[in-house]
Amino acid sequence: MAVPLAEFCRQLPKVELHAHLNGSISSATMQTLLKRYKNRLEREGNETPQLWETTILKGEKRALADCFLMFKMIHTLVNDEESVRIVAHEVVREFADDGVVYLELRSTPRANPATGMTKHSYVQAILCGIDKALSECRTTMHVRLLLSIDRRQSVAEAMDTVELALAHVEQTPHHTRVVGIDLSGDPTVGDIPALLPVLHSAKERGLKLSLHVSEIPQRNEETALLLSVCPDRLGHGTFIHQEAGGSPELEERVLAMKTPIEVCLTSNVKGQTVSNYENHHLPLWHKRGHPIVICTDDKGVFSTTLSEEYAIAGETFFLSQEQLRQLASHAVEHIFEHDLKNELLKLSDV
Ligand SMILES: CNc1ncnc2c1ncn2[C@@H]1O[C@H](COP(=O)(O)O)[C@@H](O)[C@H]1O
Ligand SMILES: [Zn+2]
Repeated sequence: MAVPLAEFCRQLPKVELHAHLNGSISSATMQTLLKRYKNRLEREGNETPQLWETTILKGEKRALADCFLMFKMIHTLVNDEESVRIVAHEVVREFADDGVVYLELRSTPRANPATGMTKHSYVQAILCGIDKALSECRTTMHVRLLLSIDRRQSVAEAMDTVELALAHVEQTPHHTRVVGIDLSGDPTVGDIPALLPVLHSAKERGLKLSLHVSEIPQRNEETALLLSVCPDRLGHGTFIHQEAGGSPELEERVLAMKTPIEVCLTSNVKGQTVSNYENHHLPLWHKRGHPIVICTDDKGVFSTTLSEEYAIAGETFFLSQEQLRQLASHAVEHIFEHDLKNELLKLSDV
């Protein structure tokens, strides 16, 4: 007898390639942080966030702009090394529990002079949380990290992030966890032409690039500029395909480049850039044989799991369990840690 879809998706060995650390905090961890930091937040004159201010519950939606207010709120709570460590530990543990065998987390290095946290110690705290989670993990799991550039940052800040990533690679040449750079943040702001040289430089110096593109409509020109950097993967790409409001030129260019698209179904529906699951751009690309990778984006903010995202894709687009298994297996081709591909392909072939 066939295994029920939800259970099949949970058991499937999965690869998660698009997960923002502070967007991935579960309600349970959020409760822990709220309890732990309530006193400190009040002392610092910050209001204590309520759970509903950091999570969009099942069945609810918000405007994309509201999601960015939620991140701001979450950042007031995760603002010292200890909280960063807790969050990284819990997030990795939860992905492992969900059957994720390879996880690429991404996060924007943040300093907070009030707590003594520097961008460097922020990254170290993440790495420490990851190590702790992996040492407790009962199954084999691999975790890598991308450092995120927020679109609203200056060229100097963005360059600092690239240097931070490269310094890490230099210090740990044989077991580096930092493998690339992500460009993310509120898609309505930021000076992309100014940031292009920074992205070029990251790529030239050996870092992989995943760039959020066309998350909102009418960004064709900006997306064309970002494609000129030859990114290794694209985040969302919601409005690239001509049938989704992009343009034939852009669509053909992405198809020709074969750049994988990280698709985040629930994120797009809850953030209301896509009206419902049925209207999502996933099948437009899938049908043309273009590589897509199912991801969560922010499993905490959007109350989802990677298994649920696979199940939603299966139900919405009538994909068989075999097709879902193939999607999970093909995702391995697009990980940024080349040396693990064979090992992971064996896992997903069972
Ligand atoms: C919903 N769609 C999205 N579009 C663009 N950027 C997003 C995002 N979701 C998350 N982020 C980016 O990730 C940060 C939170 O994690 P970290 O503090 O970096 O770990 C947000 O502040 C934003 O810059
Ligand atoms: Zn994202």
